[in-house]
Amino acid sequence: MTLLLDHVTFRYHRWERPVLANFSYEIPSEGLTILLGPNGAGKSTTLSLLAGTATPLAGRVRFKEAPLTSASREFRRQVAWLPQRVPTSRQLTAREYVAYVAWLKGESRTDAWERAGEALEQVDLSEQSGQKTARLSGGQLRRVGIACALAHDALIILLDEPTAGLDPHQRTVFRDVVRKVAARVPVLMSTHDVADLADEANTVSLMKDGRIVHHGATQSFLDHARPDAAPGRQAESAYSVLMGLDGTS
Ligand SMILES: Nc1ncnc2c1ncn2[C@@H]1O[C@H](COP(=O)(O)OP(=O)(O)OP(=O)(O)O)[C@@H](O)[C@H]1O
Repeated sequence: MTLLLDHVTFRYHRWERPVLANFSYEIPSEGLTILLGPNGAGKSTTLSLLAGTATPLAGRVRFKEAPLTSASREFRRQVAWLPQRVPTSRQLTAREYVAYVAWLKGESRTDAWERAGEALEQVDLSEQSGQKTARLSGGQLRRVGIACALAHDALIILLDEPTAGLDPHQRTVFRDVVRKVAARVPVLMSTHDVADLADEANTVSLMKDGRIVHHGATQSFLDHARPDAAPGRQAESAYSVLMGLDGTS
């Protein structure tokens, strides 16, 4: 499975300088990839382009070797994109909502209902499946978003800063779910919180000013930590070193 940006240039307004210029990025085909970087680095823009909700000025988005335009029907079914606010319908229960999305993506009504139940179980929301989405917490809603992706068999899941605004407990629960899901479906998750890396990401991509400044296995990222970094602070240290924030580079 390949989803990539191929020499893409993108700007929001004609008169402004591009956020991304001649930018290439390929999502690793397995496991959890964390796209890390400070505010304004271009993470959300990258995800929007990969999700097909923004169109490049130059270059191509490629899905399974084909340019996105010719693959778009298949693309919508196979690539799941979760913006920060999951756009649920407040009057539907969690299961009704997940089933509805699965039906929109092409499942039959019966299959959609079945699969919604299974997907909610996989994100640890079985108990809440009959609750109206209006009554769910922010963290639960984001898990409902992941359940939608699972219910229609997405082949890639894109998560835009899904842990922003969650309390520490919800973050932990959410990360556990993402780790479990990423064992089966590749997940790209953007964040500006180094703590989201924890020890579960397979790959780390570090972004700054519209460029990838580091991309590789999590251990190769952590190897950049200063030797005197306190135990448990290696990720923060590696981030500072690679971003040139620790005064040593
Ligand atoms: N809708 C928009 N219109 C104009 N400029 C935008 C828009 N969205 C983002 N930008 C600009 O594009 C640049 C990259 O923003 P982007 O949201 O992709 O970064 P980010 O790394 O996701 O940041 P954050 O962590 O704050 O979400 C920033 O300079 C931002 O101000």
